[in-house]
Amino acid sequence: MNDTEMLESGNMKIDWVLNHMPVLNIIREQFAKEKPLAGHKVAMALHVEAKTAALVETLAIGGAEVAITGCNPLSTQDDVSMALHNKDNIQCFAKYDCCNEEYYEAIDKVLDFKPDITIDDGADLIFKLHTERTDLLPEILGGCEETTTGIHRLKAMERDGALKMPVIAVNDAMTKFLFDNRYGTGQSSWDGIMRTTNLLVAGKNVVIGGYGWCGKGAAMRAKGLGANVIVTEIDPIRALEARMDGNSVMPMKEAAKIGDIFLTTTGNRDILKKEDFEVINDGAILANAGHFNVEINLEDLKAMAGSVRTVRNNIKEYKIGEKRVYVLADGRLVNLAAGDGHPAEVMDMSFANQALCVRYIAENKLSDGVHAVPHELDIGVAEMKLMSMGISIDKLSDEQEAYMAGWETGT
Ligand SMILES: NC(=O)c1ccc[n+]([C@@H]2O[C@H](COP(=O)([O-])OP(=O)(O)OC[C@H]3O[C@@H](n4cnc5c(N)ncnc54)[C@H](O)[C@@H]3O)[C@@H](O)[C@H]2O)c1
Ligand SMILES: N[C@@H](CCSC[C@H]1O[C@@H](n2cnc3c(=O)[nH]cnc32)[C@H](O)[C@@H]1O)C(=O)O
Repeated sequence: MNDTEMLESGNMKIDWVLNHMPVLNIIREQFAKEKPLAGHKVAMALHVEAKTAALVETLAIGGAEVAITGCNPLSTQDDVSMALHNKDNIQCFAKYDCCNEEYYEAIDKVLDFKPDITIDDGADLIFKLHTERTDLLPEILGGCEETTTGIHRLKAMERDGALKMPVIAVNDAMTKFLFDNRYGTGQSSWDGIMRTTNLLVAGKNVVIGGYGWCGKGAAMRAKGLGANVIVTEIDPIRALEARMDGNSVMPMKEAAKIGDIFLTTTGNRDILKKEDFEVINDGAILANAGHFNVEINLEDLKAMAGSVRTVRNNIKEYKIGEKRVYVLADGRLVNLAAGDGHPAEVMDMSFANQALCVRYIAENKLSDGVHAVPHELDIGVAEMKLMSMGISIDKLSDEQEAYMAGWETGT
């Protein structure tokens, strides 16, 4: 595509998702009227695709200047990146399939614009601010973190006294993780796997590593596709939950012997490693929907493989003897590197939280450390979502309020 076609394609994708993000549209109208972000500069590292573009536009409509880059070398959609870069008060430095050096150069460019608010997905911006760019910290009012592992890392920084700015844990909003991590990943990871492989899921042994919110969603949707689902875990409670939800549960070294499709969703590393590859079946498909490309140990796989070759877009074949093992999207997030990410209706709530938390940071002085999303903001997102779906619910009567608050009434 030439530049004109790229611009057109990017803007078409943004228009499409905006038609399916009613809560963000309500916020856009509020932001257009009130301009709550006037005078603020927001630096972002998120997956640059259409739903993220809708969030970026919302912040700019609110009066902010915005600079954005990607948060994963393989999740940027270049047409959307170009469309964003051509909008007023927005700069976009994201590029698909960028090398590590280009990735971190773009992070630096976003920080060169001297932000006072940041939005991260995996905390790459915040880590750079606390390592090579500490000179920028005095101007920072606060930041937002989109995902579970990003928050784990920020809480570790806070524990070690290393976090020198306020950060709002957007992932931990109920209207984020209960829907994005569970239903979003549940649908988008299988979207990525199916469009990449064009293979059947029904009747296959699907092994899900991790039964957290992402794993629950991925297992639920695998079952819906007719798979026989096996879960691996390290947490006895989550393992019990997986079993009671009707899944088989076993250690990975057992599951590796029977799995056809493997999907890791842990945020940890080495979920699939050498001893698993030794017993894995010929033709096994490996994909990751957790975090960085360390959940599948590609170093082990490369060391064991006699040959590695691309056999289809986003599919690499590792040949171990006569056995072929297929890795999707180089072990990066399969729903974003080999798909379009979560459905728009789900990112509507995640990014409504982001936009409202950026406003909250602009309007409130927060102490350094990790902060929860204000409860009333979280509930407000849920109420707007229900309204947009034409769903109304009951309210407690005075008597019920009193009963729930009291202790005197016995059996
Ligand atoms: N692909 C996406 O779009 C997407 C969306 C949301 C979150 N995430 C990422 O996915 C990861 C999981 O997110 P979550 O919200 O489900 O987190 P979570 O903490 O709810 O779940 C993670 C689960 O993995 C389990 N686990 C950890 N190490 C394990 C191991 N070695 N073997 C088996 N299980 C193990 C934990 O016990 C836990 O139950 C995080 O890295 C998060 O950032 C990805
Ligand atoms: N940057 C890291 C961590 C990303 S975790 C995945 C996060 O991406 C978010 N996400 C999932 N789908 C989309 C999407 O379509 N657009 C933007 N973000 C998304 C989701 O909220 C989740 O918390 C990495 O790439 O490995």
